[in-house]
Amino acid sequence: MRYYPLAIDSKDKKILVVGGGRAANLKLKQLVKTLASITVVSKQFSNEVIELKKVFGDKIILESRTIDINNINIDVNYTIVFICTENKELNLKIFKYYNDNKVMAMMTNNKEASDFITMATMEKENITVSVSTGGRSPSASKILLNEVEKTLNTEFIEKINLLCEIRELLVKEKSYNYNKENISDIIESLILYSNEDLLKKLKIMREIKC
Ligand SMILES: C[C@@]1(CC(=O)O)c2cc3[nH]c(cc4nc(cc5[nH]c(cc(n2)[C@H]1CCC(=O)O)[C@@](C)(CC(=O)O)[C@@H]5CCC(=O)O)C(CC(=O)O)=C4CCC(=O)O)c(CCC(=O)O)c3CC(=O)O
Ligand SMILES: NC(=O)C1=CN([C@@H]2O[C@H](COP(=O)(O)OP(=O)(O)OC[C@H]3O[C@@H](n4cnc5c(N)ncnc54)[C@H](O)[C@@H]3O)[C@@H](O)[C@H]2O)C=CC1
Repeated sequence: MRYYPLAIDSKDKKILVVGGGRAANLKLKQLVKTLASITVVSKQFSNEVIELKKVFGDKIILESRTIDINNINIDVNYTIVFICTENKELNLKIFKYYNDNKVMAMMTNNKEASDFITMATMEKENITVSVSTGGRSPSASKILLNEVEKTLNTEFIEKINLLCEIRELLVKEKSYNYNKENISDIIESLILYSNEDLLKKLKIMREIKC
């Protein structure tokens, strides 16, 4: 597995996108769903990016400027950076600049030299599903994600969320002798229960605090 999936906590994070065209818009459409504040530095911004700024207001800062390939000079205070200009040479210069400053970055036109790639992702009621083809076909990832999404009906999502709540109670309760094998056995044994029964169980657990 060349690409190791992680879930970055976006709370209180600053993320930079360089470039304001099609690739930048694709990344921004996912980034606006996070808790991070996002800065976009670009010579020009597409209508889609301007529209996102209108909808998301202060969450997105648009910084209009042309980056000089010989003097990158952008703030380094970001957790991750998406480099999305069409200029491969400029992208590499910006990438090296951030790597020299110990910031992880990716270039939308150079997966081979990037620190990470992104995955096709959906979130439905706190459940996140991400799919990757290891960089081989983003469109195939989208198709596979759509197929997975079809299996995630409301009832199943509700069941998963109920199991999350039950686990939270089990872990929190001090009198319960926490043991990870126990917890997974309990959760696995509950998967066949109806949502109605799980809800009843949860109510009883809350009443007697497990
Ligand atoms: C390697 C990777 C690096 C990265 O960007 O992270 C990458 C690279 C490239 N994408 C290109 C094109 C397109 N990318 C999309 C869409 C998405 N691209 C995403 C991820 C990734 N794209 C990573 C691998 C993912 C994996 O492993 O499967 C998604 C899944 C996630 C996201 O962006 O958030 C997002 C789905 C959005 C959604 O769900 O809606 C579409 C479709 C569209 O526009 O709708 C097209 C046009 C159709 C096509 O080419 O398939 C090109 C050629 C550009 C050119 O020259 O034209 C490159 C460059 C190259 O291949 O080297
Ligand atoms: N990874 C992905 O999902 C995708 C990757 N791509 C790739 O990403 C690259 C960019 O593609 P597009 O977004 O379609 O191009 P684009 O031409 O729509 O956007 C490029 C952006 O970079 C900005 N820019 C260029 N030079 C600049 C500089 N010196 N300083 C500041 N801003 C500058 C432009 O103003 C423009 O906003 C291409 O190489 C393309 O193949 C494209 C679409 C999806």
